[in-house]
Amino acid sequence: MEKNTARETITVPLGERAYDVLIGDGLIAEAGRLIADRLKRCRALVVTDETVAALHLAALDASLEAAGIRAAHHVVPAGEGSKSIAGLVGTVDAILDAELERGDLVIALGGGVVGDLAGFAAAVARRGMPFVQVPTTLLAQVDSAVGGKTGINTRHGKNLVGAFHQPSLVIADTSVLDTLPERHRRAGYAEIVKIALLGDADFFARLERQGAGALREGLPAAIARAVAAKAAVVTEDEREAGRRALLNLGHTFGHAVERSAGYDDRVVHGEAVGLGLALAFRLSVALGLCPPEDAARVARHLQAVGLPTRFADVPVPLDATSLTAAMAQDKKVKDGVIRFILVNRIGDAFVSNGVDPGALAAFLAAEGLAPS
Ligand SMILES: NC(=O)c1ccc[n+]([C@@H]2O[C@H](COP(=O)([O-])OP(=O)(O)OC[C@H]3O[C@@H](n4cnc5c(N)ncnc54)[C@H](O)[C@@H]3O)[C@@H](O)[C@H]2O)c1
Ligand SMILES: O=C(O)C(=O)C[C@@H](O)[C@H](O)[C@H](O)COP(=O)(O)O
Ligand SMILES: [Zn+2]
Repeated sequence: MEKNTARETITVPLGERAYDVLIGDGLIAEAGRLIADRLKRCRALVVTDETVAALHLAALDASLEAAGIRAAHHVVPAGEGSKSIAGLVGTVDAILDAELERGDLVIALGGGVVGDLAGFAAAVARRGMPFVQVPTTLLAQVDSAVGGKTGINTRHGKNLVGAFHQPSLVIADTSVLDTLPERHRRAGYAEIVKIALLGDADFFARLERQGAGALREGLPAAIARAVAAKAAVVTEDEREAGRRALLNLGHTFGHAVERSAGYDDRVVHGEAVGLGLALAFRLSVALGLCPPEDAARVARHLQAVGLPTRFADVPVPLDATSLTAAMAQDKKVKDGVIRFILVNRIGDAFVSNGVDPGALAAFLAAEGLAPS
C-alpha cells in the first residue's frame, strides 16, 4: 500500500461510550503508550489468531511492555471457525485464567473474526470489560473494529449470538496491511464499496475511476472516508433501530451464502458481501426500483477488483430452497418477512419492508438458482 505519513483521528461520539479511531502507519509501535495514556490500564489479555500472532504480536507486546502494561495471550486458529460457541468459551476462560479484573483490558489484535470474538468475550466476561480493537485486516480497519457489533456464528446463521459492546479505543495501523494476502485485501475492499454504495455516490464514483488501483494507491484515503461514514451511521443509530441496518447492504444474501458454505474458507465474508452487493442491486432492478445501468456499474467495478458478482463465481453448491431458509434466519426478519436492504440508485439505499416471496423466487431462478 502507498505509504501514508498522515495520521487520522475519527471520534465516534457516543456520549459516555465515545471513543477514538486512530488510523496511520506504524501505530502498533505506539499502542502501549496510547492505551496507557488514554485508558490508564496496566493489565490485559491480547486475543489474536495464529497467523497474526506470528506476524504482529511481538511488536504489540514490545509496545505494551515498554508502557508498563502486563499482557497475557490467547491465540485462536485463524478463520471464521473461531467465531463459535467453543471459541467464545475458550476466550472467556482465558480472560478468567489470566485473573483479569473487571477493569482490566481485552485487546483484539486481528481481523474481524478476532474482533467479533474478543469483543463478545469482553462484553460478557465479568458482565462487561473494556476492550481495545487493534484491527489488522482491511475489513476490520474499515468496518468491524468500529461500531460495537460483537458476536459469534451458530449452525443457524451468522452473528446470531452477540452483543453491542463498544471498544474503548481503536488503533488501526495501516502498515500491517503490507502482510495481508491479496484475497483478504479484496474482501475488505467489498465493505468500502458497500459504504459508498449505501449513501455516498461521489465516493463510489471515485472508487470506480481508480479501478483496481483503489486497492492500493487509493487505499489510505478510502480507509478514513469509510470509517468516518460508518462512525456517522453508528452515532445516529447505535443499536440498529433504523438507519444502521443500511450497513447490512448485500449482507442478507452474503450471510446466507456464508452459512451455506458452513463458514469454511471457500467463501470469506467480504467475498460474500461483494456478491451480495451485486445481487441487491439486481434485485432492486428486478423490482423496478433501480436503473439497470447502476447495477451494471456496480458489477463492473466489483469484477474489476476481482470480487464475485454471480452465484456461480463462488465455489459453493447453492440452491434457492436452502438459501431462502438461511435468509429467513436474518436478524432483520420481522413478522416472518425477510427485509432486504434495497437501492433506488447508487448512493441511495433503504430498508425494504419485505419482498414478495414469489418475486424473490423468480429473482433467484433468474440468477440460476433452482429449488432443491
Ligand atoms: N462487527 C462488525 O461490525 C463486522 C463488520 C464486518 C465484518 N464482520 C465480521 O468480520 C469477519 C471477517 O473479518 P476478516 O475479513 O478480517 O477475516 P479474518 O479475521 O478471518 O481475517 C482474514 C485472514 O487474514 C489473516 N490476517 C489478519 N491480519 C493479517 C495481516 N495483517 N497479515 C496477514 N494475514 C492477516 C487472518 O489470520 C485470517 O486468516 C466475519 O466474521 C464478519 O462477519 C464484523
Ligand atoms: O456494523 C454494522 O451494523 C454492520 O452491519 C456491518 C456489517 O458489515 C457486518 O458484517 C456486521 O457484522 C453484520 O451484522 P449483522 O447484524 O447483520 O450480523
Ligand atoms: Zn460485513
